[in-house]
Amino acid sequence: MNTMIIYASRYGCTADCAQQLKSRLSGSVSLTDIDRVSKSPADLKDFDTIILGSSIYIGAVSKKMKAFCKANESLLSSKKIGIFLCCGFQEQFEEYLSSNFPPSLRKNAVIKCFGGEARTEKMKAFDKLIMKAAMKRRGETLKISSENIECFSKAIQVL
Ligand SMILES: Cc1cc2nc3c(=O)[nH]c(=O)nc-3n(C[C@H](O)[C@H](O)[C@H](O)COP(=O)(O)O)c2cc1C
Repeated sequence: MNTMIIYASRYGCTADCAQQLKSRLSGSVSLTDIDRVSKSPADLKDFDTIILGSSIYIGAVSKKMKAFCKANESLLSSKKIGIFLCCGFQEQFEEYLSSNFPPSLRKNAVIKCFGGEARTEKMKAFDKLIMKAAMKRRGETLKISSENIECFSKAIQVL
């Protein structure tokens, strides 16, 4: 299996999940920040499996991730696809998926929510304010689900 994991992360939670996922996958696995991903779809041709991971901010994945999916939709649809999200409100996971990824990518993909983390010590003031208010309302801390990462890694390897 020749896999590329492309992730979008603001404060490092999704990046850490991508790293954890990489360590659970066999074969050759490349890990790329969406900010550094090649604009050329030619580079994607070398991979049989492509995994897209992003955190959610105000209901949306990173703009770059959305643009990347749009620009490469037909090529990506011809690959084995995995999609994972890091977010705080997992009950809205299905909604986040359908509003951020086209049906052609979701159709045969392995899809999971990996949970999330509130890394407030790293956040810009505005983000910290929103996060703290949301966490207060929610009344419980966010955490990454190693179980879901494990489950995803098994499913993607038999896709
Ligand atoms: C300003 C802000 C807005 C957020 N908006 C959402 C949201 O709409 N839905 C959600 O489920 N989580 C939301 N989150 C939680 C993040 O998705 C979560 O903390 C995630 O783990 C961040 O991952 P990252 O560090 O890789 O960016 C928000 C967090 C912040 C700070």
